[in-house]
Amino acid sequence: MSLSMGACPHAWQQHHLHHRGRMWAASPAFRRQLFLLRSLAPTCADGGRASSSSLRPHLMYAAAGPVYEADAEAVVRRITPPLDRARHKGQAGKIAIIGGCREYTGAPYFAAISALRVGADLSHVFCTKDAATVIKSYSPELIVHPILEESYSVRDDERESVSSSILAEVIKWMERFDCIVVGPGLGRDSFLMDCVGNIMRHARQANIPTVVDGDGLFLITNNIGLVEDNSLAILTPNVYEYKRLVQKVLNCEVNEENASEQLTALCQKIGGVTIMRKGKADLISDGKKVTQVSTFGSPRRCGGQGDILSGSVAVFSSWARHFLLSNEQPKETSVNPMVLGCIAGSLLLRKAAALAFEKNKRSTVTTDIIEFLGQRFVVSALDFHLVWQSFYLKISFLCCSLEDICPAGR
Ligand SMILES: NC(=O)C1=CN([C@@H]2O[C@H](COP(=O)(O)OP(=O)(O)OC[C@H]3O[C@@H](n4cnc5c(N)ncnc54)[C@H](O)[C@@H]3O)[C@@H](O)[C@H]2O)[C@@H](O)CC1
Ligand SMILES: Nc1ncnc2c1ncn2[C@@H]1O[C@H](COP(=O)(O)OP(=O)(O)OP(=O)(O)O)[C@@H](O)[C@H]1O
Ligand SMILES: [Mg+2]
Repeated sequence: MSLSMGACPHAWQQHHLHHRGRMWAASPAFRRQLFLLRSLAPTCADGGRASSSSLRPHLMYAAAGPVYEADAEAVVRRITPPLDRARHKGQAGKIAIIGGCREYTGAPYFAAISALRVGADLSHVFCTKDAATVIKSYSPELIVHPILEESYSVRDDERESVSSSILAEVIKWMERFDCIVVGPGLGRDSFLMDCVGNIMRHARQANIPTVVDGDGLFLITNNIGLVEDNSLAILTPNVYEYKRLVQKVLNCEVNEENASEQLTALCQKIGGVTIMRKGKADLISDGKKVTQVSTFGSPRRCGGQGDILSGSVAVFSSWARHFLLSNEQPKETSVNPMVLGCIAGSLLLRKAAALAFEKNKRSTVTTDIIEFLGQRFVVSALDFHLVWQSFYLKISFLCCSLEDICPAGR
């Protein structure tokens, strides 16, 4: 999926899309879709009253401030692009994971393969040399770049040149990506952190949306300038990562009684970023709205589920961005594609985890959940209806066939 018009080699196609987009933007159907999307994420300023909608059935004040349950299934349906035969490779998304070191090879793999399983066309991993062969051996689907270095493999006098060549190598690829995910399995080596900081600065200059997770959050917590005022940044902290972020940025402890206000304050203090605070319910905010996804997933808390989430959020936020950009939403709209991406990713992971748990119970591991990522729509009410219909037709057909072969009475 090419988000920047200028970067696309098929100008005629872009023109056509642009034209179609304008017609679509003017259509009542699009306006209705936009209204529905907007109504999924009410602003805190008006407490959501101005845009109340039947799509937001659960309003809660439990966390001192309005938190709305997102209609996440509706978000997934609207932002997911159709499987169009006219599309070519790359248009459904090109994602890169910056992570993977000696200790952690699972996390970048989980994030990268999840991006593919959700529906992206290409998934890259930029990792250390030690991790690359291992990650490649997990899956031939991934494009693995063994370019990062840790302190132990770089002499002091080489640091500067190695750092520049790492950046140059990533820059060669950067413009192609619709979103990068920084942090799954990255480790906390100081030289590596410096290099990844440079990569993040470049991604920002190039307007590439960036999901920051795992050790990427450790990096930005100590260098908040890396994401400050970046509306294309999404932070996905778990309970400990959130605690560290609150302590560093707000200079206080996590306050559960005031959860939504504290999350809003954190987003505002960092400036324009979107934060998804993971937990029993995932709380999502961009400093203006607080939405939650609390669909029940699984009681298993095996490591790696956050990695599935970061890869999925990268794809969904790219799709949401593309949906809103190509449909030329009016300037005054308050829909934030980064928030929509978080809502969709959270629902997907939770539904897949629920299905995996149903099958594997306590032995459920992250790989089991990934297997179910493609089956998410089966569980939605609409598709359940379709599945039931086709099941009913198949049963009827089978009964007829059996009767032909074995007529009653023989
Ligand atoms: N298979 C893999 O390769 C995996 C690698 N992972 C990577 O591992 C790296 C570290 O992430 P983690 O989430 O494990 O981070 P941490 O190493 O900070 O946390 C590990 C665990 O230690 C405990 N802990 C951490 N801080 C604590 C505190 N302040 N008080 C009490 N207990 C505390 C918690 O149980 C936590 O889940 C990241 O790069 C991450 O992406 C994880 O994603 C899990 C899967
Ligand atoms: N107590 C809980 N109940 C239900 N779901 C939860 C709970 N805690 C976390 N989750 C869900 O699990 C997913 C991963 O969150 P988690 O806190 O495990 O991330 P993480 O620690 O970063 O994972 P990883 O091991 O991949 O680093 C999120 O979608 C989150 O909503
Ligand atoms: Mg994590």
